[in-house]
Amino acid sequence: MSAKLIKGAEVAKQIREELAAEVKSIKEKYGVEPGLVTILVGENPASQSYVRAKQKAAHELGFYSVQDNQPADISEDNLLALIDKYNKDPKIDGILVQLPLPKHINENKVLYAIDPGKDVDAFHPFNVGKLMIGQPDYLPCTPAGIQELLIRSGTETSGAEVVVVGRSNIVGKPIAVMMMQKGKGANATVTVCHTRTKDVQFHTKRADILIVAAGVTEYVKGDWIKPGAVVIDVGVNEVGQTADGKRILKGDVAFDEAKEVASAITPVPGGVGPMTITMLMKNTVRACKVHHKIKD
Ligand SMILES: Nc1nc(=O)c2c([nH]1)NC[C@@H]1CN(c3ccc(C(=O)N[C@@H](CCC(=O)O)C(=O)O)cc3)C=[N+]21
Ligand SMILES: [Mg+2]
Repeated sequence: MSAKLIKGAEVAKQIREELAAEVKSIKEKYGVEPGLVTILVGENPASQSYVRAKQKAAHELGFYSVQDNQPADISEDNLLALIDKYNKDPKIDGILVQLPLPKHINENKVLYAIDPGKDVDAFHPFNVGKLMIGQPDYLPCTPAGIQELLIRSGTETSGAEVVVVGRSNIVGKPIAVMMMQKGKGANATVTVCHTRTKDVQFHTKRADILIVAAGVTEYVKGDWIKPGAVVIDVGVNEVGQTADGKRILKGDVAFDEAKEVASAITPVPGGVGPMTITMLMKNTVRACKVHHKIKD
């Protein structure tokens, strides 16, 4: 058996086409465009490459977009002042501060400083809290991308056993909350595994839907997966570079084994990653509509 590929890159392209049409019509009717600033501190090559991809997507959709690069030694106060500037800038609807930040900067302080209405990552405690009670204004991008892939691939989530491997604030915790809520692409029974889980395989083998955000290359093996399960691989591990300097990526799931057991699986690259960026664009369009009181 060989699993169906859930091609995030293709779904992402389709959603971006829908968004581009929406942006065009907002421009024509209201004379405004979604504005996104991505703030990058320092010169981490992986971060530079992600931010470049976000800027490219924003350009293609017709956004007003700003790339703000700051030196690695920027003071916390100056970074907070910069965020305040964008909080007050009426052309900016969404603010993204690329993580991780240098050690001398308190990440929480920075995330708390972003106006929750411009928090298109949905990392501010206000938005995290609203997600928890099932009243989100913005969904966090990677979990939103995962849920969209489950919906668009026709995966039944209602009553499904969902097992999440990983408990980060960016992926594991929010996707667990989203899958247990009432509503479309949700209503699941959720188990969360992490580094202290006694028997991870016991849990993964029970999963109808297995979501892996462990941060460990090829952590989940084929025989950890229930035959017919749907596997969502959130890992983006750089394992080397090609001769021309391109990153070689592997997921958190041993793909070649897993595809023989699962009924459907996301590839890495070309799975969850492109969806993450697309959901960021979707949140920014939504922010623009809220800021300009535009109804759907
Ligand atoms: N404030 C903030 N928000 C984020 O959303 C955020 C962040 N910080 N820091 C880092 C992580 C990571 N992340 C990814 C986005 C896209 C791909 C992606 O598009 N991956 C492509 C491959 C990209 C490549 O070739 O390098 C793929 O999987 O096909 C991956 C990872 C967003 N993050
Ligand atoms: Mg605007």
